[in-house]
Amino acid sequence: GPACGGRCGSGAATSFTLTSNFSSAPKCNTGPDGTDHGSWTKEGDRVDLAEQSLLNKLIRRSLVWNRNRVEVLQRDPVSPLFSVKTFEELRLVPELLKGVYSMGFNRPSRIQESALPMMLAQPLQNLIAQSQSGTGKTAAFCLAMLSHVKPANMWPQCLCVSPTYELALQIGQVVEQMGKFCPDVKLAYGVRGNRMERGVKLQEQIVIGTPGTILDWCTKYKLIDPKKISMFVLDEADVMIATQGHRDQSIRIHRLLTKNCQMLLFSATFEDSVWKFAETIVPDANIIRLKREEETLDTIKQFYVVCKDEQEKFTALCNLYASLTIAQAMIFCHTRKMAAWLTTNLSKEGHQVALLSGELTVEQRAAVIERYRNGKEKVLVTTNVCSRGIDVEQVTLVVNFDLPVDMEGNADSETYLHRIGRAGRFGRRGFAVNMVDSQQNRKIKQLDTNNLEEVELLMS
Ligand SMILES: Nc1ncnc2c1ncn2[C@@H]1O[C@H](COP(=O)(O)OP(=O)(O)OP(=O)(O)O)[C@@H](O)[C@H]1O
Repeated sequence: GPACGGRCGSGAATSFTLTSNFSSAPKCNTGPDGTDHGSWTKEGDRVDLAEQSLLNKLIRRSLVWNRNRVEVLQRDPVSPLFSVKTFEELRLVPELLKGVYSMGFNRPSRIQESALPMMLAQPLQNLIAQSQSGTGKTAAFCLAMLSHVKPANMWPQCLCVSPTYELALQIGQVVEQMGKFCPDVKLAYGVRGNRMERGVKLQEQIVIGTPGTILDWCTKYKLIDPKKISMFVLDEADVMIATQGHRDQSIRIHRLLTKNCQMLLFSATFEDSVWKFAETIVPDANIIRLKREEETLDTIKQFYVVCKDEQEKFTALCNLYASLTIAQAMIFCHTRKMAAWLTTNLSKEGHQVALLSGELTVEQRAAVIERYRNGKEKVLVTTNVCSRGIDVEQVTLVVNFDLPVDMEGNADSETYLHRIGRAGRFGRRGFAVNMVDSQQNRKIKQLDTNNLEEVELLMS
C-alpha cells in the first residue's frame, strides 16, 4: 500500500486497501460488516489500489465524461433525469420558463415532469414524492411555489420548511433565480437571526425557513397568518417527521394550517415507518415512490478503505488528499469534536480545509458554505449538519471518515444515501470513499487486479 510519504506527520507508512462495489447495486440489507440491520451499501469486490493515482485518474476521467453527460442521460428512459415532456408542455407561465432556461435547464427531470402537473392541478392535490438526491426535487417545488402564488396578494401564501439554515438559504436562492422574471413575487427567510418586529404582518408571498422560526413567526410573533397559507412544502420530509425536535415543530405548524392547504412532502429517502406516518398526516396524497433498487444512484461509485483506528484513517485521508482536491470534496465525521480534530490535523499538514459544524453561529455557517460554493476551499469537513440537500455542483468526492450510525449505533442507511448524494449532482459521476474500521467483520470477494483498464471496465 501507499505510504504517506511523510506528508501525514505520523511518520507511519500505513498501508490501506480501497475496496469498492462496482455494481450499480442498491443499498441492501447486508453490508460491509455483514450485519443485517440495514447497512450502508452493498458488499463490495476488492481491488488493490497500490497508488492513490488510480482514484485520481478515475476522478479526472469522470470530469471529462461529465461534460455531455446530462444530455445523454436525459434521453435515456431508465435514468431518473429522463423526461418525455419539455418545460413548455408543463404549462409554466412565460416568466418562469424564462427563469428555468436562464438557469441552464433544458429539459425537466423525471421527478419534475411527474410532480409538477400534480402540484399545479386544480383542485389542489397533496403529494408525497421521493426521488434520488440531486435529481431536481428542490427545483420542482420551487417552480410549484412560484406558479402557485398570486403576486397581487401581499401576504404569505406558500410556506416551505427545511431542516437546516443552510438548506433554507439555498432553497431561497433557487426561488430567487427562477423567479427573477417575476418581480412582484417576494420571498422572506424564516431563519434564526432574521429579526422581525412583532405583529407586523409579512407581505412576502413565499416564506422559507426552519421549523422553529416559522412556528414562532406564525404564533408568538404573528407575522404570518397560517390560515392564509395555501401551499405547505416540507423538504427532507422524512427527517422532518421522524426526528423528535423537528417532528413536534412540523406537526404544530401543520395543525395551524387549514384543511384546504395543499401539502407537499419531498425527500430522497423514506423509511417504511416514516412513509406510513406521512400518509396519515397527508390525506389523499398523490404518491411518487422509488423502488428499493432505484434508491441509490449508479452514477456514484463507492469504495471502502480499511483502517484500524482514527490515526490510520487520517493517514489514509492524507494519502488520498490529491484526489480530494481535483474537484471538490466533503468529509463527514460523526461528531463535532472529530470534525474539529480532523480539521486541525489536516491544517497542520498544510492542507487548506474548511470546517462546518453546528457550533458555529448561523452567519459563520453561511459564510463557510458560500466560500466553499465559490471554490475558495476545495475540501469541507463537516458533520451530519451538511448531509442533506446541500447542492454544490463541483463536489465529486464524499469521504465518510466515520460511517453514519443512528442513536443505537446501527447503520443509518438513509443518512448514508444523503451524504453520498452530495457528489454526483444531476447525473454527474461521483465517488464515495468509506473509512471502515477493520474490527468490522467484512466479507469481501477478492478481485485480483492492479489493472487500471480492468477497474475502469468494471466502473463503466
Ligand atoms: N431540469 C434540470 N436541468 C438541469 N439541471 C437541473 C434541472 N433540475 C435541477 N437541476 C440542477 O441539478 C442540481 C440538483 O437539483 P436539486 O438540488 O433540485 O436536487 P434535489 O433532488 O433537491 O437534491 P437533494 O435530494 O440532494 O436535496 C441543482 O444544481 C440544479 O440546479
